Amino acid sequence: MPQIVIGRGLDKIDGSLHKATYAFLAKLSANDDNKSLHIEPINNSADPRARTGRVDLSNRAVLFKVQGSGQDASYVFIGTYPHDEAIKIAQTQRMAVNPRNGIAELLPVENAAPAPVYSAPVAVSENRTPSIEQSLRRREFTAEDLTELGLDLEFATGALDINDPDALLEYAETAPATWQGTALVDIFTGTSLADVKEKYALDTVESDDGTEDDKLLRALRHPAARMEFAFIEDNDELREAIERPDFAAWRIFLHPEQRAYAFKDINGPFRLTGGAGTGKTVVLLHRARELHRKNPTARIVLTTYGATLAESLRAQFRQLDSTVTLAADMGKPGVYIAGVDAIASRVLHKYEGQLGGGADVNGAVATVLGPRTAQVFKNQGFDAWKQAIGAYGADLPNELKVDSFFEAEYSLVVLPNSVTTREEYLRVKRSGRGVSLNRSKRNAVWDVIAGYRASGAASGSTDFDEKAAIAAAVLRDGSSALADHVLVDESQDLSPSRFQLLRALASEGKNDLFFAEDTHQRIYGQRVVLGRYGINIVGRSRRLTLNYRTTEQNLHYALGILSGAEFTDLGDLPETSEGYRSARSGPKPQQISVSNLTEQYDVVAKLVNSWTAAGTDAESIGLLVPTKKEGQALPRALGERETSATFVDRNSSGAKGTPQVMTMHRAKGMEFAKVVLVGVGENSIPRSYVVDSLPEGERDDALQRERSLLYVAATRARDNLVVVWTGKPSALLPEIG
Ligand SMILES: Nc1ncnc2c1ncn2[C@@H]1O[C@H](COP(=O)(O)OP(=O)(O)OP(=O)(O)O)[C@@H](O)[C@H]1O
Repeated sequence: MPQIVIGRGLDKIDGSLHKATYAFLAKLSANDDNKSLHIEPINNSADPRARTGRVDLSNRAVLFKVQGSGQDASYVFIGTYPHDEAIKIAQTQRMAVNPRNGIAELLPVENAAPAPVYSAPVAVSENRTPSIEQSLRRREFTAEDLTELGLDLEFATGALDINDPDALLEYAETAPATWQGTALVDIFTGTSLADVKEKYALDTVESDDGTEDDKLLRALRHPAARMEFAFIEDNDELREAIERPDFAAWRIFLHPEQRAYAFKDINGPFRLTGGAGTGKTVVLLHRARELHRKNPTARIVLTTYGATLAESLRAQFRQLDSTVTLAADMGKPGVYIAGVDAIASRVLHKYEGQLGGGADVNGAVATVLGPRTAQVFKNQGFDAWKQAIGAYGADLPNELKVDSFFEAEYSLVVLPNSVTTREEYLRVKRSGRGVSLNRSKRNAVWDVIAGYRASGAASGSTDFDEKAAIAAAVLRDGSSALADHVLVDESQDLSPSRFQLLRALASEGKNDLFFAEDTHQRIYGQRVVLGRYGINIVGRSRRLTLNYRTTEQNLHYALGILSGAEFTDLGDLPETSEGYRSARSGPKPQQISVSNLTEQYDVVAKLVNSWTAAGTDAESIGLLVPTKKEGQALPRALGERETSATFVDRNSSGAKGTPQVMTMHRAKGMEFAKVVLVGVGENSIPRSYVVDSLPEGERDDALQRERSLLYVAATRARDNLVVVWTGKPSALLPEIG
């Protein structure tokens, strides 16, 4: 059967032609001899492969027919146009194989002029100082540097003197091929030529075998070509691609780096980092599908922090491929999607009879918590630490009488080291803890921990971290793992016990653990170093840097929030935001200072109304606030201004057709066309009541989480970002230049 390859002109097809275009291509993929398609070659076309076909009475599809040896033809579809325009386009475009790197490109005919004479490949100089304030020529790049990679000579030459980043982005959009545009942005924003070569697989040596069409077919499969040419597998995929072009992009056009991490085999645990919006989740989704395709009997777990994010992963996975049946349970073949805490609960229920506890001093419960009842399913109350401090904390110094100090100590030191006695606690290494404790303080801290555990045992309950630790222990005790591949999103927010659970879930080996994380987005829990908990990722860690979500302007602003702070990743190495870039340009973020709440609500109502009046879908507007209280107040205040909005939280998913109000925490992993950060004044964020209540040694980390929270919130916007505050602005906000 003929193969359909979709090019990138999809979003230019008039919506009224979607159905007819789909019908045409579906027919073509069934049988290209079908006379009703009226496939015709074009007189005077620059490329003899050019064809048009009849979509309806007045519109034609533009195609390139590529006839590989010994197989059915492939058709590269590049759009549907009114009859005359279609003919003109078919006459003036050609498919070509880039002579430098073997990437398939669709070029305008002007470029059919003799190919530029390339200099012999030269060694790439690494010691240029990238300063994105300067043009490439000022940074001593030459056209040859760029053509040596395979960029078109004219395009490369035109780029050399641009020094304004916005102008460069605009220019990059005129690139003869998608990969050339993004590679130019990479170089302009400081990526070395050698790294660009690697990212786009530009060093691939092409074999010269076969006909010109055979070579073109291979070139269409080059990872960089697949940023704009997608091989369509079935009619469902075809329909989605044609009828929902924007929505389909992440599913069919992957960046070569995304493709590499989604598809390659990896020996052992791997960590993919990358700024907000660089497509980490997209990679995980593709990787899960690919692992399933390679081996339908494989047991694949796709997980993340929290139930809401897991629900969204499930929905996105269905969008990617509705034909994959999700596994009904862990341990069964297929893709199982759930939050980490749900996984812990599931493991505990599955192995209920083997948890030990009671008289069994060797069981998982006793290993983690010491001798106690095996009842573990109920959840500890939210104020359990407060109560334990009140009841057993008489000897504690005041600065340690804080529940979040205990949560951290318990999560980072006590549980992952299976500390069950005072003696063990007095000896245990407290690596990475901000507060140092002498012997008498350790004794006082242990009094509280023992009291906390006693109250859990009395009520038959555990907290979520304890559940994860017990689940990890029971899996380690058992003989077989429950999964072959475990893929984890938002890893930066997981605690050591949860990492231990995930380690124990997967059998060690090829493609066992894959963590996606962004240290800059850690808003829960503590800094974790994976190596301390049995997960060795040394040498298996890579970073994505191209932001697909937002504009360069919003990204620049969001990165300003991070500037000046130092971050450390899960491998205990400094995390940088260097090289993060977007290939899209848009309006500058707006900062609005008002003097009181009434004015703040007026401003937000006005913004929302102006956007919806201009045609923005109300649901794609996100109004993000620092606290739940402010989130509940905002829809009421907007209602008084005849503007509807709904507050979304764990208990309510929000009404359809209105802007979504939510806390910045809740907004993690989400995105909106337009975002207003509401109430970002100096007294609102950082939330001083959170930071100041902590012992001195833990405040820096808490402040870091507040900074990250603001970064998470600011990176939710696709197009417009507005920040509003009353009084003075938050000290974490950057200046707008
Ligand atoms: N190859 C692609 N083509 C088009 N769109 C893409 C591509 N990859 C990612 N996107 C889009 O970019 C946005 C961000 O992707 P994704 O959510 O995977 O990023 P992320 O790195 O997980 O972000 P965050 O850390 O903020 O949650 C989404 O709208 C996604 O559809």
